[in-house]
Formats: sequence, structure tokens, C-alpha cells
Amino acid sequence: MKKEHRLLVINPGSTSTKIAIFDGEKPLFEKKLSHSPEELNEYDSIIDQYDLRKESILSTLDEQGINFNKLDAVVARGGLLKPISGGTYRVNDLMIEHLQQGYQGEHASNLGGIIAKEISKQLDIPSYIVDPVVVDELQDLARISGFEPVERRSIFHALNQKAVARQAASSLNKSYEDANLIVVHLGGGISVGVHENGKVIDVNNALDGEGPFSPERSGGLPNADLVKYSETNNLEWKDLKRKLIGNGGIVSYLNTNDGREVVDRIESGDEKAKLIYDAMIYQTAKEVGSCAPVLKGSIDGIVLTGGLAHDDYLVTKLKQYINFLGDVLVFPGEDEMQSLAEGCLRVLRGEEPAKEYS
Ligand SMILES: Nc1ncnc2c1ncn2[C@@H]1O[C@H](COP(=O)(O)OP(=O)(O)OP(=O)(O)O)[C@@H](O)[C@H]1O
Ligand SMILES: CCCC(=O)O
Repeated sequence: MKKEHRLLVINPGSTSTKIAIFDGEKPLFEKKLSHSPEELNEYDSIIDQYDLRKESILSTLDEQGINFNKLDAVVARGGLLKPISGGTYRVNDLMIEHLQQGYQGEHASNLGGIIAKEISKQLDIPSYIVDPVVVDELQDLARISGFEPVERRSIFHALNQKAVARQAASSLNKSYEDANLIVVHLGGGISVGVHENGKVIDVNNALDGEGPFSPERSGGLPNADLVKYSETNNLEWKDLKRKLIGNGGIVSYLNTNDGREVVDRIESGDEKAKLIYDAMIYQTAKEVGSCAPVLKGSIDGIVLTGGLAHDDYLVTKLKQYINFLGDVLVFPGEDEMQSLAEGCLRVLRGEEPAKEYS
């Protein structure tokens, strides 16, 4: 029998580092290494967490008795690089430089490629990243913001959106390259992407304040009021960023980022929780609506995914607003580890060439 490729998969998130060993498509071992706020607060920047995260990966694999010499490749979630098209990229020196400097800002996934490269170098095997958050396939029209010095940027849940869009297209008996889909990732942040024939031609920048508010992020805010608020409170961008990303959205109104807690509060009669949660659903529906003309109404399906898509209350309400636009398909949660492994396997098996970051 042909030997399967064995992979180490690394996915650094804001409060955890997920790791897995895959034999082909099959996960042999998966673990979420949690990092407490106290532990992370000791570091000024995410890049400074490199040793902490790398050591916790290596010691966990060691405890599990994983034989590093049997690995064929390391694959990681990539970070805020230059805008690039979707696909699997070999980690190269320029990528490492840009991940270290945070080319488009700070994000936990900046550590993914760096740690992958370090481990793979010692084992003399290749390392890759797949569909990082900066995948940029925007059509030119979508880049225009309305104020010349500011260009719209594509920062979103590319890995999960692309993986789920492929599944949705296949369930519609289409190839991803032939399908027109609107994909709604409902996570700690919310991104709504227009997938036309295998390219995400428009999407809200879900990190830097476009689109609906979400459990942890404010989404788009009225410009003048935001500037007045920051001047009145004497806030620099780094302070404001902390309030809007991480402590914005539902957190700022209800002091929790947990959708399950909000739903429990609504069920026990909390009117404020209901108003805020309903408003998040309403804003998300408006964002979906704004995508329909991009496809000129030719929509094969609207796909709901991410953690909040597990919630029947949200899915039912959202469907009431958007059902008229087309069939709604629900793929709750995300499977980023599997998507990373599959992206790497497509390259190792020669089904797709590895892209070069340049
Ligand atoms: N069954 C559920 N019902 C309601 N909310 C849920 C359920 N499962 C997860 N959630 C909520 O989904 C949200 C996103 O969780 P998830 O863990 O998918 O996102 P994340 O990985 O932290 O963020 P992102 O997807 O933006 O990277 C959280 O508010 C979480 O509480
Ligand atoms: C918007 C990119 C992914 C995330 O941090 O939520």
C-alpha cells in the first residue's frame, strides 16, 4: 500500500495554538494548547510570543512520542502578509521577513509560517501556508473606498471560507470554479465574501472595521463619531484598536464574546441581550444583501459557517432576512486543521503547484 504523507499542522489563534498530526487526510493526533491572558499579557507584541508557542508545540509533540523524522512537511495558518491570491505557498525567506515585521499588522497567525519554517528547517522537509487571512482576489471596483488615500483591503477568514465554498459547490453538483456563492463566516469576527467562479471578488475587511459587528469586533462605525470619541478620550490608534477589535461588538454591550451565553440570556428574558444579538443578525443580513448586486442576482447559494452557525436562533432569524436571495446552506463551525492539511496534500501529491511568495 502507498505510504500516506505525514504532516504537522500548526494554527496559532489569539488565545490558543492548535496542532495536529495528519496521515494523509486522517488526523492521528489533535490538541488545542491554550494560552492564558496572564501568560500572553507578559508579551508586548504577538511576535514576542514566538518562543512560548514554539516550545509548547515541541514539548507537546515530545510528550506524545511523535517521531519527527517521519514527518514529510509542516503546514501552518499564515498571517498578515502582502495581499496574495488563494492557494498553498511555500514558506520562503521574504515571507518570514514579512511575517516578522507584520506587513499588514499584528495577528497570531503571523507566527504560523515562522514556527513552521523553523521546525521544517531542522528536519530538512518543506513548510507551507494555505489561504492566509490576506488572500486578495478583489475585483478592481471593490478596491475603491471613496477616499483616495485609503484603499479597501481583503482581510477575512479565507481558509474556512474557501474550504466551505468548495464543499457547498460540490453539494450543488458544481465545481468551485463554476459557482457563484455568498459565504458568511460567523466567528469571533464576521466576514461575508462574494465568491464568483472560484475567486473572492469582494469581502468586508473583517479585522479592521468593515461590515457587521460581531462577538468581539465593532465592524464599521460612523466616521465622524468615532474620531470625536477618540479625541474626547485622548486615545491613540493602539488604544482604540484594543477597544474595537477584541473588546468591540457584543463584548462592548454585554461583556461576553460567547454566543451560547447570549442565547441563554435571551432565553431567560434579557431584553438587552436580545436587542444586541438581533442587531448583529440584522447587520449581517444587510451585508449579505449588499453582496447580491455584485453577482447581479445570479446566486447559486448563500453559505453560513463559523461557530455562530451552530445557533438555531441566529440561523432561523438570518434566513428570514436573506432566504429570498437564494438557497441557504449551513456548514456550522470550521475545520481549519483539515483545510490546512488538504491544501498541503494537494501540493505534495502534485495536484496543484506550490505558489511562491514574492
Ligand atoms: N452552539 C453555539 N451556539 C451559539 N454560539 C456558538 C455556538 N458554538 C460557538 N458559538 C459562538 O461562536 C462564536 C465564534 O466561535 P469560534 O470558536 O467559531 O470562533 P473563533 O475561532 O474564536 O473566531 P474566528 O472564527 O473569527 O476565527 C463565539 O461567540 C462562540 O461562543
Ligand atoms: C479576519 C481574519 C481572521 C480573524 O482574525 O478573525
